[in-house]
Amino acid sequence: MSTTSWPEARRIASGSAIPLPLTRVPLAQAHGMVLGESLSALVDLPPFATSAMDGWAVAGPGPWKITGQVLAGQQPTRIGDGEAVEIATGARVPSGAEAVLRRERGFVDEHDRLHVGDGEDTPGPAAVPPARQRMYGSPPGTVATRTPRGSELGLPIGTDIRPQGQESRRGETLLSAGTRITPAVLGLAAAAGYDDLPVHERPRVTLLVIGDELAESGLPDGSRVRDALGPMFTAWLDALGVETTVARVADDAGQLLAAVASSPADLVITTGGTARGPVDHVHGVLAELGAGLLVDGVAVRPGHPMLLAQHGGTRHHRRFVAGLPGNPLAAVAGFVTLVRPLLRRLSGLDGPVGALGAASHFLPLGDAVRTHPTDTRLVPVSFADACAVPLRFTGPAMLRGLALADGLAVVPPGGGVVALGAGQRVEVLAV
Ligand SMILES: Nc1nc2c(c(=O)[nH]1)N[C@H]1C(S)=C(S)[C@@H](COP(=O)(O)OP(=O)(O)OC[C@H]3O[C@@H](n4cnc5c(N)ncnc54)[C@H](O)[C@@H]3O)O[C@H]1N2
Ligand code: MOO
Repeated sequence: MSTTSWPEARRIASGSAIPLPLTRVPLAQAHGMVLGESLSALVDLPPFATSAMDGWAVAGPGPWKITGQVLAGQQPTRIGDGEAVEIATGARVPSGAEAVLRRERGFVDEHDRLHVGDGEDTPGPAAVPPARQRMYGSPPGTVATRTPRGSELGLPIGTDIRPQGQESRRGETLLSAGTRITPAVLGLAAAAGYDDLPVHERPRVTLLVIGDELAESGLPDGSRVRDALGPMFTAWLDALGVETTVARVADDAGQLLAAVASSPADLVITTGGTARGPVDHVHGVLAELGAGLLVDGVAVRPGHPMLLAQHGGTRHHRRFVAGLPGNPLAAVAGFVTLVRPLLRRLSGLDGPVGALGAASHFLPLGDAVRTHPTDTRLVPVSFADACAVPLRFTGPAMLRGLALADGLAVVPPGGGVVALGAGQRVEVLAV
């Protein structure tokens, strides 16, 4: 199989996956998953008119007689013209009330009567600045500009009341299918009345870290190096909302074969062993499993030995193996090129095609970058002054530059051109 261009490899990874089936999970388990159906409000938001401020709910023109108190969570009773109740932020506004006078804009006289003002200066009509009246908008169907009646000195109707349905009407679509469930989405879903959510199943990944030379803890010694990829990809996969199992595998074909064959995961990721060295077993094991190679080598630097294969599974539930090269930055190149686009599609994310891997930015380069004649380069960059500035320490075996990076700049093959100049716009992949 011949080497695949980098853009094509990214497309193949995304295009080969089918979104996982739908299920329902409680809110507490949904973080990082992806909505399988659009989310509509189960109630009006807010579900009833609430006070936006601590103060008094008032009816009719003032001064007002204070008849009681309503706190958040309580059911108020109706008030009539000339009456007021003390009210807390978020409490249900009693029927009959037309506005809320916030505490700092009113005072109660010695006869328990409520007035606009601070009790010292004569209050003016500017007590409620007109700008406030426009801040929240009105719910559909209400008349925003009734003649102000609820005032003794300019307290317009609706002041500091959050009308029922101001944010959303019941049944209104809040979020579309394919949206990632962030903490904010969980909060909105709870506010809108949900206990569980329709989601795509969470992709399951087995991460197989291959290499006899790898130590899991302690200082690297004369012949062993620390496993950098296990900790890095475990965290990264977690951030992608994936359920990950990690296993260490020796440079042994039998062990690798058993580990891949026994994995129940949607995607097995291997690190190392992709080249043609004496103990590089990934290709041999995939051949023995009868796996179909979708990508076998990509025209990208670093990371060109990366591969993607399909094995087992069914027509509706495909299973994949992504082989990432052992050199750490090359493994990251494989992750952003093959693994992330594949997982996004499996998860049910409905991103634009330009964001196959994750949200990408397009930025001008802050400095010239050398091109490769035939291969795409992925270059760690930091963002400064709205430019992507290439970093140092970005050899295939290094992570020092990447650890400072805001993204990976995609530098297309140069052909006859040896460098991309400062100011040229490039795609930058999130890292
Ligand atoms: N004759 C050739 N040799 C190599 C070629 C080539 O085209 N011809 N390609 C080179 C490139 S490019 C890469 S990348 C590597 C890919 O090698 P493998 O995927 O087989 O990886 P290993 O040989 O197992 O390891 C390479 C390197 O990476 C270190 N490594 C591996 N796993 C980890 C880990 N979890 N944490 C930290 N470091 C890791 C490993 O110790 C090696 O130093 O092949 C080149 N060779
Ligand atoms: O994939 Mo290798 O050098 O390109 O690290």
